[in-house]
Amino acid sequence: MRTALATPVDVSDKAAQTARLDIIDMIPDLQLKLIGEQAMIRNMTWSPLNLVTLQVISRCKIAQHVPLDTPISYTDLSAICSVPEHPLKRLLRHAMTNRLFCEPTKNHVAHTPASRLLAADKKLDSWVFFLVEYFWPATTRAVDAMQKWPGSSNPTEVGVSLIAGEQTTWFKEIAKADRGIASFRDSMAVVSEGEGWQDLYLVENFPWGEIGKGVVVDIGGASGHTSMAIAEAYPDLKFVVQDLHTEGNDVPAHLKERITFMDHDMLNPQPIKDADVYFWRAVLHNHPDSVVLKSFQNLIPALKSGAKIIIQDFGLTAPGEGRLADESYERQVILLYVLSWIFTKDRMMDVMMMSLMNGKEREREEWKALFEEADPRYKWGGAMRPDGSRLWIYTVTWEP
Ligand SMILES: C[S@@+](CC[C@H](N)C(=O)[O-])C[C@H]1O[C@@H](n2cnc3c(N)ncnc32)[C@H](O)[C@@H]1O
Repeated sequence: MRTALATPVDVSDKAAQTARLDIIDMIPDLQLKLIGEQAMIRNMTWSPLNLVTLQVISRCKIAQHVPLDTPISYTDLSAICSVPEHPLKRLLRHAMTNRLFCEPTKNHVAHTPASRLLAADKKLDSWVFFLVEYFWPATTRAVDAMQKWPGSSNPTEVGVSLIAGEQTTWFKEIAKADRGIASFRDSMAVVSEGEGWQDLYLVENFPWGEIGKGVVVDIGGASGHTSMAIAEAYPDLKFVVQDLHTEGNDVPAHLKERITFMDHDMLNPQPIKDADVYFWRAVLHNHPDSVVLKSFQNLIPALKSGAKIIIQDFGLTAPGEGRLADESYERQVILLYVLSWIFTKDRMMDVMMMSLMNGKEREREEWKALFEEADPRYKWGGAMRPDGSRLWIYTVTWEP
């Protein structure tokens, strides 16, 4: 078994990749079979303890303080990280059960590949920071918020506001984070580097070449990584990357002429008129229907006939339609972690969106219905999910 695990899987081999995904899908069933229902539920309730250890590792920069190639004693590490030795030892020994750090000789800590990644990858470090310091506390108040504001789709009626003690939004709170908005952008980039999220799915699955010398507007584009990927492949296109806060963004020198940034709230009218394409990538699932509708309507005065609107986002897998592992991933991003883990996995994203901002993952038909409701001149062009992609690509044409 360990030999098999040590053998890399060639993900370009379709049969090997299918087998890999099927095994991932079956692991929860295997676990359940071996430990039983009661232990499975207890394990779920203990899962926040993983975040306790990740939080101390993140906050005290423990991964960065363990030397990359040699072990360090708990005594020395305690002095460098300012964590008392005894709790440090207990916390790290728990982290080791998750394969973060190891103890090659008694009372000495060394890196594993996973902890070394935390030390070396600044973006992953930012991701862990936002998840343990902002996301996790907000989710602990998510059900309280649902009970206080039943059925709300107001982005301020969420656990984030209960924690802040005032009506606020997730995006306002993270903009104030002590590591700054650039760090949030870094953490978002980690998602885009993840399996099934890569920019290439959008680069390769829209006829960008047919636009010629056109303009593309990337709404909620964060660091602009998607525009940069398309720009590399299509040298005739120019891009405007819009987001709530774009200060501090940078692009490689050879793309500077073609990619510009602009602060823009999509709840205001779109200032870039007559672009060829406007796209939202993994933005609208953060928002309730009322905000999505307003964003579609705010685009209309800027649209020229034939303009394309692209949404790259989830399309919820119906229960039983696909692998439970994929569905679980989508569904966790709304609210009921526990049930979502049991029944589904697309559902992860759905629960996350619900918890943080009353956003939601949508079924394919719901995206179409939102365009129809926004304005009948939006003509639905269909939905496709590239092989291997977690996100669907929805295309609409403006036909006044
Ligand atoms: C999940 S991130 C996705 C970022 C990027 N498109 C990507 O694929 O990595 C959502 C982005 O939407 C931005 N955003 C949220 N509300 C917005 C609004 N009202 N107007 C413009 N951008 C917004 C956020 O600041 C954030 O950068």
